[in-house]
Amino acid sequence: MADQDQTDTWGSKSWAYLSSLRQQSPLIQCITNLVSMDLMANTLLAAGASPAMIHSILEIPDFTPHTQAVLINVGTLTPEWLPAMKAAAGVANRLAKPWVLDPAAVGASGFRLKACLELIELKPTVIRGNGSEIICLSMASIGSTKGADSLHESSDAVEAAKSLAKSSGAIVAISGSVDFVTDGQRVVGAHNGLPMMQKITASGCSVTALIAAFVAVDPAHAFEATASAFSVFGLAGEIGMGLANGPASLRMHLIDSLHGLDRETVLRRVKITSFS
Ligand SMILES: Nc1ncnc2c1ncn2[C@@H]1O[C@H](COP(=O)(O)OP(=O)(O)O)[C@@H](O)[C@H]1O
Ligand SMILES: Cc1ncsc1CCOP(=O)(O)O
Ligand SMILES: [Mg+2]
Repeated sequence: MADQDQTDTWGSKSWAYLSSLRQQSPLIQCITNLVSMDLMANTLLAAGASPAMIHSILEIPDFTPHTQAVLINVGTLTPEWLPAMKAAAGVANRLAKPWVLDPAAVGASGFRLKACLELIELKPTVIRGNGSEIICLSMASIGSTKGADSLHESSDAVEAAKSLAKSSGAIVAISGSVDFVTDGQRVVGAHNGLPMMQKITASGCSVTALIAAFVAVDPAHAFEATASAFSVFGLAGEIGMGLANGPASLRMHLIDSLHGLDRETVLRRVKITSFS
C-alpha cells in the first residue's frame, strides 16, 4: 500500500511537470554532440519545449540570457567547443538559470575527463550519465567504459553517484535498467523504459535534455523534476514499443508517444520508488 501511495504521488508530480512544460514551452539551449542534435531537438519539441542547438561562443552573450535552461553534452568534444560550453554555464550561473551536464563517454580520454571536471566546477544543477560515466567522473579516472556505452549496471554506480552529488552539489542521475537519482542523501529509482532504448543512439543524450526541460519549469525541485523526466521518457518508450518493430521504428514511435502522453496514462504507469 505504501508503495502504491508513493507511485500515485510520483505519477501526479510527473504529470504536473509534463503539463507545465507543455504550457510554458521553455527555451532550452543545447550545446550537444553531433550525433544527438536531431533526436534531442525532436524529443524536446514532442515534450512541449523549444530547443535551440546554438553553440558558437560568439552568440552566447546575446542568446543564453533568453533561455530557461542550458544543456551541455561533451559527446563529440573538441578543444574549440569547450570555451563556449564554459561561457554558457557561466551565464546560466550568473543569471541563476539551471544547467545540466551530460558527460557522454567521459572515460574515453584524459582530455574529456579534464573538460568534464572543469565543467563540474561551474556548478551544474544536474549531471546525467550512464553507470560507467558516473563511475569514471566520481573516481576522476578514465578507462572503465566502452566509448559512449556503459560497461556497468546503473545500480553499480549508486554509491559513486552519491559521492559525486556530495562533492559537486549537483543532483546526479544514472540511466539504465533502473534510472537512479540522488542528491547525495536521498535515492529514488525510475523503473519505466525498456532495454531496446539503448539501441537508439542518443537516447541517453535526449533524456538528459528532457531533464533540463523538466528542471526549467521547476528549478527549485531539480531532484523531483529529474526523476519525473526519466519516467516520462521511459514510459514513452514502453508505449512506443507497442507499435515498433525494432530500434528505428521505436525512435519514431517514442517521439509520437511522448507527444501524445495523457494524464491517465502518466498517473497509472509512472513508476518511481525510494531506495534511501
Ligand atoms: N536495461 C534497460 N531497461 C530499461 N530502460 C533502459 C535500459 N537501459 C537503458 N534504458 C533507458 O534508455 C535510455 C538511455 O539510457 P542509457 O542507454 O543508459 O544512456 P546512454 O545512451 O547515455 O548510455 C534511458 O531512458 C534509460 O532509462
Ligand atoms: C555514438 C556517440 N559517439 C559520441 S557521442 C555519441 C552519441 C551517444 O549518445 P547516447 O550516449 O545518448 O547513446
Ligand atoms: Mg546510448
